Amino acid sequence: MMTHAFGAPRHIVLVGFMGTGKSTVSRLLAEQIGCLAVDMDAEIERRIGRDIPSIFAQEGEAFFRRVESEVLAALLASEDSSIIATGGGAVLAQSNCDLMLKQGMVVALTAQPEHIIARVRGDENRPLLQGDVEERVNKLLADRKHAYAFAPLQIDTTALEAQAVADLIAEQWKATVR
Ligand SMILES: Nc1ncnc2c1ncn2[C@@H]1O[C@H](COP(=O)(O)OP(=O)(O)O)[C@@H](O)[C@H]1O
Ligand SMILES: O=C(O)C1=C[C@@H](OP(=O)(O)O)[C@@H](O)[C@H](O)C1
Ligand SMILES: [Mg+2]
Repeated sequence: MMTHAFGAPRHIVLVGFMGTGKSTVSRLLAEQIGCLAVDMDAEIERRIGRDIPSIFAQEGEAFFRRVESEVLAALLASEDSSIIATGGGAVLAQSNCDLMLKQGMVVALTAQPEHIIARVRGDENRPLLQGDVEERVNKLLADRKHAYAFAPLQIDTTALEAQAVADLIAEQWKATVR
C-alpha cells in the first residue's frame, strides 16, 4: 500500500496525447505500487452507460468534456489513493490542470508523432481520430502543442516499453511519498 508523508500528493495522474500509453502504464503501475488504477474514459462510460464513440456521436464533445471534468474532480477528491489515467483532452480545461497539480503527482507521457500514429491506427474507440489518422493526429498535436507542458515530470515513451515507463514513475513516486 502507499504511505504518505505530510503534504505529499495522494494520487498519480497521467496526462498526455492519445496513444502515449496512459491507460496501459496506469495498469502496470497499479500492480507495481499496489493501488487502484482508474481509467477516466472507462469511468465516464460506466457513468453514462454508453461507450466513448456513442457519447461523442449522440451528446457531442462539450457534454463529454463536462462529464470528464466532473469525473476528474470526484476521483481527485477521494481519500483513497489511485493512479488516474486521464484522457488526452482532460488538460484542455485549465481548472482541471490546477486540480491535478493540487492533488496529485502529475506525469506527462509524450511520444514522437509517427509512434503515436502507429499506436492508434485502426482503433475505432477514439472519435477524434476517425478518418485520415495521420492528418488528425498532426492537427491535434499542433492544437495541443503546449497542453501537457504543465506537468512537472515528462517522460518520452518513444523508445521505452510501457513497463519501463511504469518503472520510472514508480521510482519517482517512492521518492515523493517517502
Ligand atoms: N511505451 C509503449 N511502447 C509501445 N506501445 C505502447 C506503449 N505504451 C502503450 N502502447 C500501445 O499503444 C496503444 C495505446 O495505448 P494506451 O495505453 O491506450 O494509450 P492512451 O491511454 O495514452 O491513449 C496500445 O495498443 C498500447 O498497447
Ligand atoms: O485526446 C482526447 O481528446 C481524447 C482522448 C481519449 O483518451 P486517450 O487519451 O486515453 O486515448 C478519450 O478521452 C477521448 O477519445 C478524447
Ligand atoms: Mg487511454
